[in-house]
Amino acid sequence: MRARLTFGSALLLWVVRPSWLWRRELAALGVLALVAAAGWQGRGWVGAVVAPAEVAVIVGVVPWSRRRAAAAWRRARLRRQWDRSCRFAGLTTPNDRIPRIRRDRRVPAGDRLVVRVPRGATVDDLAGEAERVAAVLRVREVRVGRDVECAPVAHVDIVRRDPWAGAGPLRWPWVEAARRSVADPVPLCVDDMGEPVAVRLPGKHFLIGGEPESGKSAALSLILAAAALDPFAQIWGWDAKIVELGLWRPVMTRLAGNDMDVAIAQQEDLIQEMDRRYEVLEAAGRRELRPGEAPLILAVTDELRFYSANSDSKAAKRYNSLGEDVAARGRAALIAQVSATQKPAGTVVPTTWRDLMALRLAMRCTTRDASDTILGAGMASAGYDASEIDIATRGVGWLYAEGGFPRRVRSYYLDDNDIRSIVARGAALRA
Ligand SMILES: Nc1ncnc2c1ncn2[C@@H]1O[C@H](COP(=O)(O)OP(=O)(O)OP(=O)(O)O)[C@@H](O)[C@H]1O
Repeated sequence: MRARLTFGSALLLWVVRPSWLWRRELAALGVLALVAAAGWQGRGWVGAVVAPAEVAVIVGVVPWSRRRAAAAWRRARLRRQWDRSCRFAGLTTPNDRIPRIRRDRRVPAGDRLVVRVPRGATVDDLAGEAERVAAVLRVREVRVGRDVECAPVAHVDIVRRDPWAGAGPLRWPWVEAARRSVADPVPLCVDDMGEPVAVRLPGKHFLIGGEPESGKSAALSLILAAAALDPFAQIWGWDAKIVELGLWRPVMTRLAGNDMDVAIAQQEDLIQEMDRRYEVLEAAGRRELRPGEAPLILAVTDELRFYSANSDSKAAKRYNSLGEDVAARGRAALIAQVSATQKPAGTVVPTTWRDLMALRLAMRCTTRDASDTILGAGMASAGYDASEIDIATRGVGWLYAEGGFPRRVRSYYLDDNDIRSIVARGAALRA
């Protein structure tokens, strides 16, 4: 049975709503009509045809106006498509409101929107219909996340294409840099909307976990490379396999291998340095060091399990209590811990220590529990599950930065030649 249209609803459906959705195009036509009228007054019919054509050509030829016109047209089209898909998905409220786009941004994989749901609706309603909206929009996926601060606001990703498809390793933006500062955000990866993601190291500790060959060392090497290019940064390393950090040796301040006594002694030295910095702060009546006031110390551990779950349980316990102390007090003393582990179980990374790591990158894991050990309990059930990452896609993981929600990312990649070249530049900066 078809609902009968009243005059008012027909007016709304066939005139008011389409006019509103096409208002920019109608306004542009109105301007052209005015130009045509002016041309007609001056030159008759010839002017009426030529004047608007001249305006259209000028807008199309001048890069600034062409870009603005194209962006306005694209934005208007996106809003029309969104309007249609929300209505088809049944997201209209009884007073004819739909979730409205407040902001939109074009990103390599599609569009990122900030949407406000109308009174009487919830972000959950929109999330529940995301599949239907995606089908009407004819896109790969529509993802909806609720804003942390404001209940009626949703962050919507319209995924039109896979930004990593067919792409080889992603080139690190700082690969050719002569010098950088680790106080600046370090480019680490590209998210699944194709947007670059950078991490801020001072005041943060970073845990990277995942099964063998998932890409942990590759991600770690980006942090090391940033520190190498900063002559003011110190790199203290713990490398149970010795070879993983071997290439970085020329730019490292300290390096411990697979001897537990040496590893523990180096942690103790780090704590001494940390205490010394706190004494300086106390004497100055300050609470924390700012970047540039002292060298940032990057305490990097490749294969944390060897130390934290060592067969010598007494030594492992000592190592863990020192490591946790550095994590707990290092922030204000400009010490950033970055640790990678193959087996991210609770027995390997004590949760009290893990909880002090504000940045976590879960690369492919064998189980949901392993993924939750890195990202935090309940993350896998909320959809952030590193055990579901395709085994063939190296360097992909969930990046969780405290205060936000995990983002699926692919890290940049440095091959051995890139690393050698960066290390040579870093060593020259330190000479
Ligand atoms: N971001 C990336 N882009 C492209 N390829 C990558 C990326 N990360 C890792 N790989 C590929 O995966 C391989 C394994 O990476 P990596 O050595 O970093 O893994 P891992 O997790 O540290 O392994 P293990 O635990 O055995 O040391 C690399 O040799 C490289 O070929």
